Amino acid sequence: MDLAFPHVCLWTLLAFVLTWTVFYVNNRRKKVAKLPDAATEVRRDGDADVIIVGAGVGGSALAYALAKDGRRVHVIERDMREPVRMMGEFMQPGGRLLLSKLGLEDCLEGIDEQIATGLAVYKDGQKALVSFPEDNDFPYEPTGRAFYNGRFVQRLRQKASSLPTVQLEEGTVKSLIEEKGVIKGVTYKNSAGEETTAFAPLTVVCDGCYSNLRRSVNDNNAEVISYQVGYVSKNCQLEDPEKLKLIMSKPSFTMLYQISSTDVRCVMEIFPGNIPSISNGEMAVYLKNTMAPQVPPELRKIFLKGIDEGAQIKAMPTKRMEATLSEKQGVIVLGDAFNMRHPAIASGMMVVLSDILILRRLLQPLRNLSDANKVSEVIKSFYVIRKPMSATVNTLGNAFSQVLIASTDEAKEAMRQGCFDYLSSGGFRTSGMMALLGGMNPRPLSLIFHLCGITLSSIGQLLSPFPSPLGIWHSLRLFGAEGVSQMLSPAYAAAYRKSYMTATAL
Ligand SMILES: Cc1cc2nc3c(=O)[nH]c(=O)nc-3n(C[C@H](O)[C@H](O)[C@H](O)COP(=O)(O)OP(=O)(O)OC[C@H]3O[C@@H](n4cnc5c(N)ncnc54)[C@H](O)[C@@H]3O)c2cc1C
Repeated sequence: MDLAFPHVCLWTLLAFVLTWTVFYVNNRRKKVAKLPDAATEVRRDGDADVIIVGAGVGGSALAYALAKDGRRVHVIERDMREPVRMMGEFMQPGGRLLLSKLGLEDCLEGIDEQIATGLAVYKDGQKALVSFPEDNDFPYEPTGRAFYNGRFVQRLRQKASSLPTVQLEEGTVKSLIEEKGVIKGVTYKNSAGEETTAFAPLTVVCDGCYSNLRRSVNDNNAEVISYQVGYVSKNCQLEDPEKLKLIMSKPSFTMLYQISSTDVRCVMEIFPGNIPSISNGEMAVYLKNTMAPQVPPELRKIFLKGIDEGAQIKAMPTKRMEATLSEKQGVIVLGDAFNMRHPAIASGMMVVLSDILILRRLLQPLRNLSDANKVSEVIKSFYVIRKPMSATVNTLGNAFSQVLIASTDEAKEAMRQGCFDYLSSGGFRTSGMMALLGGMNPRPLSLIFHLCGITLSSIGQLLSPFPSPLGIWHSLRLFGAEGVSQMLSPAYAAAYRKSYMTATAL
């Protein structure tokens, strides 16, 4: 009797363990058997895993990254010819690091790209040379590259289409195909002019700053802030070509930089309502009579060369648009179609590359993309993780462009001078600001620190050589609506998340 009870217990326990083990092993077998089925189900029908609309900077880089992870990617681009445009001509050091993380650094080679080590900043006869800092925390060469955007885009397209799982097709996407809130694919006109369709579990809209498609996914609106007016002066070389020339002119900034060994881009900001006509020649007259005298004498000859030789003058709208998350499933919007900031800090390409890196990492654990709920979870995480980097860059773009605008207001003008003094003061101020501008340290806290530093430097301006009542009043304004709080508006400064570093780690 005494021995019977432990025996019963022991046998019951053994029976339980045996039953559970058989059940568990059986279940696992079923699951393992199911996985390849699900994977082959997506691949059987010949559809791609991802459709990408637009093979610009973002679309091509994303196609390469996803195909490297074994996805089948169908890219539809409306014009396969080399783009001729006045945007995306400078890659910050931070952007070069991201390109290398994506395995695309060679796309910036062999295109007559120009090395840029920093800026030459000019204001009212003063000049400061500032460089991207050597920084142990930045694991890449601290230099940028200037180039013809079209050459870079063609290299990205070639690199993406060199992978066997990328189908790069010429065609214009007309609309997204939607069923019960889920995007299933696109309708497009192919190169033969036929209306056709393509289907995939995930569609990425990457059709640039003039995007038509984003409106069917997001309800955010782009705001035109100003226009960038520019042209190329051919067959000339700037003095000290490794420094981009930033002139604090009126009404806003002017830039000159070497975009090939023989060509110099001249570009300046002009505001709506004050734009001379390009077609009737008023613009050329304005550039010669109003802008050229503000260009330092050592750069003026090159500035005038393009105008005198009849270079094509172009005007591009400068847009700002906040990123918003779509309610729809099976789709994600990226690049300029998703988020835009002022191009004064030349960082749009860096932001889209950072977004691609994050998205790719988050998608990697998903064996296939047909589970719309799982993909939606990834997109939500992507939206959160990208914030620190994008918010820092967007806010910096907003702040820097505000500071560069000339004004008759004493407080605003002090801010402009304060920015010049801060940038040119040397030491941690210069290196900190240049690390921010170069995308080498895209941290919100660092941004706030340096914006406060610029404000204090501006207040120093207003209160010297001795504090006057007007100077004190303007100083108080710099702490309020005119100064750091305005520069930080819209208030993005999200707490810096470790997850960003994890997502973009090598
Ligand atoms: C004036 C200006 C200067 C700038 N300078 C810089 C700079 O120096 N450095 C920097 O980093 N950023 C700069 N930017 C920002 C940068 O150019 C963009 O952030 C970047 O090009 C965005 O890449 P994207 O892939 O979203 O768009 P894009 O590179 O514009 O690509 C969009 C692609 O989609 C295609 N497309 C459009 N509609 C369709 C359709 N319906 N069907 C199929 N294909 C379609 C287009 O043909 C194009 O190839 C600048 C922006 C402006 C406005």
